[in-house]
Amino acid sequence: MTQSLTIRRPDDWHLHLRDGAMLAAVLPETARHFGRAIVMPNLVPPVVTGDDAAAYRTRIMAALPAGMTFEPLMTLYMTEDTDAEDVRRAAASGLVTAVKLYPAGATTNSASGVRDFDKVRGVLDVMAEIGLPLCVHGEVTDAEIDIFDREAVFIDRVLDPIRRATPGLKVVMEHITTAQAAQYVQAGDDSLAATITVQHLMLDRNDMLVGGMRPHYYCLPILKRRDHREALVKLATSGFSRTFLGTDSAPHPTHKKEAECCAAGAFTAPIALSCIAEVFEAHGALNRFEAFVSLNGPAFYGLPVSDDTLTLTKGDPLDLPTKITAGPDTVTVFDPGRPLHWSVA
Ligand SMILES: NC(=O)N[C@@H](CC(=O)O)C(=O)O
Ligand SMILES: [Zn+2]
Ligand SMILES: [Zn+2]
Repeated sequence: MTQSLTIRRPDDWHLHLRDGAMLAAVLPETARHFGRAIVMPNLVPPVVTGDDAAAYRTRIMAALPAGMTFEPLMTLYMTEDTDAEDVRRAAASGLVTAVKLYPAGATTNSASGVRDFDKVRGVLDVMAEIGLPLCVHGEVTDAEIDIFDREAVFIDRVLDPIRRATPGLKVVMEHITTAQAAQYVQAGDDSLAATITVQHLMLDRNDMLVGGMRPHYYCLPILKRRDHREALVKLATSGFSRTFLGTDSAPHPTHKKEAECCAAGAFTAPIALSCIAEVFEAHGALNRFEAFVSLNGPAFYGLPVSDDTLTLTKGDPLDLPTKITAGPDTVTVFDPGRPLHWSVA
């Protein structure tokens, strides 16, 4: 008997679409399944101003194949020079849904990010006033802090002080990877939420490092120990309402992943929902799958739930896509290393 699951159409609350030929290649992979996505602004150069976001939005809509529906939720990349009034205007017009904070140097294309958090005080105050969420890449960049500790240290040294200094500021802890982050979001009030990726729910650092290094599993924040993954799975499948799917699908050309210095990011968009359904089923939580992928995100962002539905069916192990073509390059699709049984009908 085929099992099937019909849910409201999901959204992706953390997505990299890039630009140009890469945008054209990866956008349909998301739009096929997801109704909306929070689109990350870490292009080169970054999407900093309202005008930048409007132009990027136009390029995204132009790249959307005819017959597909998709709504990009635009974000601004916060720099130390971000103009609070520009943010206010871009939010008031409905153009932007969030502002993204990258500590300078923390991840792919973050060189223009923030070094001195005092310099963005005024912008944070305006965001708290108008209810515009701050999406945070939560890792410190200090060379003396071990890469496996950077998220936990960020919560204590940066995130918690920012939240205390800016009451009411809505914050999304993006792509959380640790038990400390899971604990912190649960202890928070209604102004705090967290996204979780596919790879951090399915893999730990052993999957990346034992028996040889697997560059397609290298992303930031880096995969942690198994007990951290278990804490994330527990949080996601528990029905806790302030956590939701943000795939962080982050395409890089295959040659930049399979390289001496591998780029950070995993391209999960084509199989993200199959992966999440597998995780939820394994933990007896298929009845909470819809909340995680379709309901909790809109509730936090104050947006309507989708009117459309999507059906997944369970069957024999899927033939997984391996690569897609993007201009002169290929992008390698994330392989979770275990069979997947749920496919989007
Ligand atoms: N997650 C990643 O490893 N990479 C992302 C950036 C990010 O989300 O930190 C990218 O843009 O490639
Ligand atoms: Zn990030
Ligand atoms: Zn990301």
